[in-house]
Amino acid sequence: MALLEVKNLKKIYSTRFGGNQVQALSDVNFSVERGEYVAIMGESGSGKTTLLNILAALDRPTSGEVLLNGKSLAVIKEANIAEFRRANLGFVFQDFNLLDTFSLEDNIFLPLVLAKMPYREMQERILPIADKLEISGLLKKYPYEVSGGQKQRAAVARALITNPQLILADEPTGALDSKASDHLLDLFSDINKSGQTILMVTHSTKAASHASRVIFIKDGRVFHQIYRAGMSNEELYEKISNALVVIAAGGNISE
Ligand SMILES: Nc1ncnc2c1ncn2[C@@H]1O[C@H](COP(=O)(O)OP(=O)(O)OP(=O)(O)O)[C@@H](O)[C@H]1O
Repeated sequence: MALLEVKNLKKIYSTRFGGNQVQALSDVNFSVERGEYVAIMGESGSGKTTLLNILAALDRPTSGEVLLNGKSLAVIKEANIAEFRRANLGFVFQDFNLLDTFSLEDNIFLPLVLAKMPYREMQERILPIADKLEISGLLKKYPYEVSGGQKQRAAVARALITNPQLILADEPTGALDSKASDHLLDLFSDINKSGQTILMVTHSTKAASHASRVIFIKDGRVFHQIYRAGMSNEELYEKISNALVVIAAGGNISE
């Protein structure tokens, strides 16, 4: 069974008084196996954020369903959704979403505090993660005292500390300079190699070239997919660039 199954997903936004309707997702189908690293690409307005919000159980589809480990998100009661998210998903956002008045350590502990984990266990969990993400010496600092790259690595630590089934990343390198982006992408690759499943929405060809599969969304549908299949990052980069040119020109891609 795939870790994530997205079936016939459709999302129509309607204005409050039933005026204009926008069909953001028309019929999206794909699945993600455990251990995969999937990048989702698409032009502005193609439905990526809508899709991510539905996968994160932040929004509900108009029709179709999302299954995580075979369990439909639709059956989760509203009152249990925050707990479901905390127990199963890790989030990494473009703008880090760290709390300014909390140290990096307290930011990273936050999901565990909400899950009422004993302090000693939280301490045991943070050590190897902070070490891997090279922020061990920064844990007592506040977000305003560290760089963007360090903030994002703290955000990744916060996502990993709950041992999530799936990491959902929304343009994680969008606010980073190229050196910090490269560092973060290398870390994502390492984390994925150690077994973590990652689904990342990105505009960046460089970021997507680190994934094991790239899914292209166009007009609310899966338009094309590229599997790494042994390609180097450079070869995958080239293939993604070519696909983006064809998609922007409105053409079809045939293998
Ligand atoms: N809350 C909303 N109400 C009405 N229409 C919406 C809403 N959110 C998104 N849309 C519309 O749905 C379509 C898909 O938007 P979405 O934000 O998912 O695209 P995107 O691929 O994430 O774009 P970007 O790359 O610019 O973030 C767009 O036409 C957008 O205008």
